[in-house]
Amino acid sequence: MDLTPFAYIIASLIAISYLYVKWAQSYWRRKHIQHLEPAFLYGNVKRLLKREISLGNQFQDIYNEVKSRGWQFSGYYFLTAPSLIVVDLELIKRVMQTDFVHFMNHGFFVNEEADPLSGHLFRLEDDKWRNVRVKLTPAFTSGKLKMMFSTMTACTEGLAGLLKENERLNGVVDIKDVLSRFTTDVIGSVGFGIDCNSINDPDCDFIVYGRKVFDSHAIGRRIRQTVAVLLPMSLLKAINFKLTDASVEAFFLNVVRNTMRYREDNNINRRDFMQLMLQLKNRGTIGEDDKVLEGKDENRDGSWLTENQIAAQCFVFFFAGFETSATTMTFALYELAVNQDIQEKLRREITEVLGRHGHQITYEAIMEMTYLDKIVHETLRKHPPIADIPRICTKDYHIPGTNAVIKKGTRVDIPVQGIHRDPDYYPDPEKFDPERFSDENKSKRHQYAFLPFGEGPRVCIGARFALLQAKVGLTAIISKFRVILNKKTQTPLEYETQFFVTAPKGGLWLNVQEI
Ligand code: HEM
Repeated sequence: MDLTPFAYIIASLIAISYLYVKWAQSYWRRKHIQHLEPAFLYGNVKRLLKREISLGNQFQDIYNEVKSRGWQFSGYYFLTAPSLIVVDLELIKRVMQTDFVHFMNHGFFVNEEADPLSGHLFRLEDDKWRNVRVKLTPAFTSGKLKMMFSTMTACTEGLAGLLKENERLNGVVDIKDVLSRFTTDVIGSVGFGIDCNSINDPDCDFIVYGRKVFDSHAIGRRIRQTVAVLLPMSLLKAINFKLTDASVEAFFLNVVRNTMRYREDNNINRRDFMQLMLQLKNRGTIGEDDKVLEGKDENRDGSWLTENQIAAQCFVFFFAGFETSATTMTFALYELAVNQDIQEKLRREITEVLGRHGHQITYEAIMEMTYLDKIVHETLRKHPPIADIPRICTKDYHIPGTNAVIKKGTRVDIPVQGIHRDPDYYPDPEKFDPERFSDENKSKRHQYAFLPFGEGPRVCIGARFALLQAKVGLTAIISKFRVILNKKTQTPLEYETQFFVTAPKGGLWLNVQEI
């Protein structure tokens, strides 16, 4: 058989692909915009794509490179996609706050019809996002958090019980695993009104489906995610593409529908998120703090959220909340284990404050713990769970003071970890020093030098909830246990290379001793 025609076709395809990549990766040069030279095909994220370093470390490297050239921003390539990284804090402020209308969206796949759980706040865009954001914001006031506080603290009993049992058995614990179960219980009870009991049952449904959402090893999930990144949104919509795993979708839709139905049929009112979501479904608006248990119809703007839309919001509270918060507490305990003096100082504060509050973890007691507050903030500085925040340029943008115009559709990155580890803002950045967050030191820094929750209209809606949850969990542990680093923990600490949320490589192993 003569193979020559096939050889020609294959050689032509290779040549066309090569030329396409070269052409795509010359975008910034053609636009005369400063940029980093890309590696063929991989662009500037080769080590990330080859899974050699974490997302945060990859963008920290790019940040350092751009800053060392004295640039405020730079073009770079994510594979062949021209993207922009911003390093100047004033320009970051413009992107996130002042000129937000040009950078409103996160740029992730969303298709409410074909994939109902994708229609949540983090993925929604433009007016749809604005409408849902306005409706959900009242669910996160400090009054509402206070209302849910006792449900949250109830979950610490299981946490302390598990650590006690663990000490009796061998004293070594993978703290990330334990804390993921704790945050699952919190979000299960506060969000869905369901007692997951994952602290005692690590194979409960919420843990199983929670793992599925984050499992970066699952081949199906990896293929779906790659397709969602590579294909244009219009094409994905045309083919009714679904990002969410079918079993995850069925589980969350059923949990939300059944819980709502049960509460409505039995006239049950509880002080939790689900109650607020029911108000959105039935009244189109969330009541004032003192009226959350009322069910009367008082639609203000003529729009209600559907059951599917509510399920999607419950889903994002679950997956945006449980991993990021567990990670924060995990890294805080790591730092406390390697800095025993800081741990002792914190324990003294907790003992003293709880002593004034009848030895109960109350909302007011947590608010009085100023050293704990500094520790949580310093943890979020050194180990930001979301190490890079992506935004999409939604309207052509002329960068002030330059000739550069950023075209609609361009990905724009805010390199949070790079900023948080920049010695210009945080001298000796590897050092864990809670005093960086004293009022005096905070006032000396640019507001945008600390971005664990993002900023501006799209700032993390659950930030207050997350801080409260982390403080409650740490108080419950440090008041009763001393934590010491176990030799099973890989040191120096490295980050997992496969996760979107920053996580310690190989787990974080601690010896936990009851005091
Ligand atoms: C330490 C824990 C957490 C961290 C570090 C974190 C971080 C972030 C970041 C960086 C963003 C993007 C902000 C931006 O684009 O400017 C975000 C958005 C979001 N977070 Fe969090 N988050 C945490 C906990 C939570 C919790 C507990 C919830 C829910 C109960 C939550 C729900 C959300 C939602 C719904 C969004 C999308 C907001 C929007 O697009 O309007 N997060 N979060």
